[in-house]
Amino acid sequence: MIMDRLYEAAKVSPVCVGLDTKPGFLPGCLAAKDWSMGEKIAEFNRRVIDATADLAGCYKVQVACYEAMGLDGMCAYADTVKYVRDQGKIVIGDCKRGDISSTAEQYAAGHFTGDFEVDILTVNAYMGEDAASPYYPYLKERDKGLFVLLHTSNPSARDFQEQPMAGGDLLYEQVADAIAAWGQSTIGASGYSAVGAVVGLTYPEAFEALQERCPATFFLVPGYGAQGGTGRDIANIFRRSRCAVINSSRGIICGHQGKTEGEDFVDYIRGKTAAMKEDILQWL
Ligand SMILES: O=c1ccn([C@@H]2O[C@H](COP(=O)(O)O)[C@@H](O)[C@H]2O)c(=O)[nH]1
Repeated sequence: MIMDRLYEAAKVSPVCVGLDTKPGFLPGCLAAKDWSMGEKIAEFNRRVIDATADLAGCYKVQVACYEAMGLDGMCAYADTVKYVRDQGKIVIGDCKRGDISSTAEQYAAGHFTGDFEVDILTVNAYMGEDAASPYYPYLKERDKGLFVLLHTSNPSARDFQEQPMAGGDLLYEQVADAIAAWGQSTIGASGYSAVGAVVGLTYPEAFEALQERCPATFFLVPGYGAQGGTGRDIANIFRRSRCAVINSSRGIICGHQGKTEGEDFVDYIRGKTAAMKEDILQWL
């Protein structure tokens, strides 16, 4: 089961390297190539993956960065997610798709089969369960997983997600209970279900409470590094259970900026990945 694999990978390294690769992040040695921008970005990503595979628990690829470049960018996205899987590593497609079920069926087919196939997809289910249920058949039939948006890392997360509901719970707490219920029939040997949740490291108290409330939910946790999250913020949580992978994108893949434009750019990116792993594990 995919969350069992991710749990085992995360015990070795909870670091999720975020491949939010934008043209401005390329070092001079790649930017100068006589290739399309998508080809340069795909090559950057392959080199980052090669340089970090032994330090990373998984990779997350942010589709927006590739969609913004049109067809060339989506070729780079397809190349990148395939390359991660070919290395035997787990890839999360960060697409945050959510729509009525007939449309969500198409998103599910588009991201769990074919050119853009990933292992786990981020999904926005604030429309309700029928925005998530079209993905369910793939969880068992193709060993796929979901990370459903729960308490996001952005400052405005409180605007709606923390609204009180009748009965006293906040909205995201009710969503947490729903996510736990949706995953109930897919709990694997690790004790975690194939339906995970996204919780920002920028709200560590909410995360601690959610860990207790949803013991069978595995978490994707953005917000480390560029958004201010640190290893210390995850320490209490990881002392209780290794229930998450922690994503950093700009904090890792921009590691070479201001240091080098040369082929050694990957050394800086590897260094950032190693430092993040150490920063998280030092508290355990
Ligand atoms: O609540 C959320 C959900 C997703 N993200 C995504 O994670 C990365 C964070 O990038 P950094 O450069 O490490 O800040 C990015 O792809 C976001 O879209 C999130 O930040 N918060």
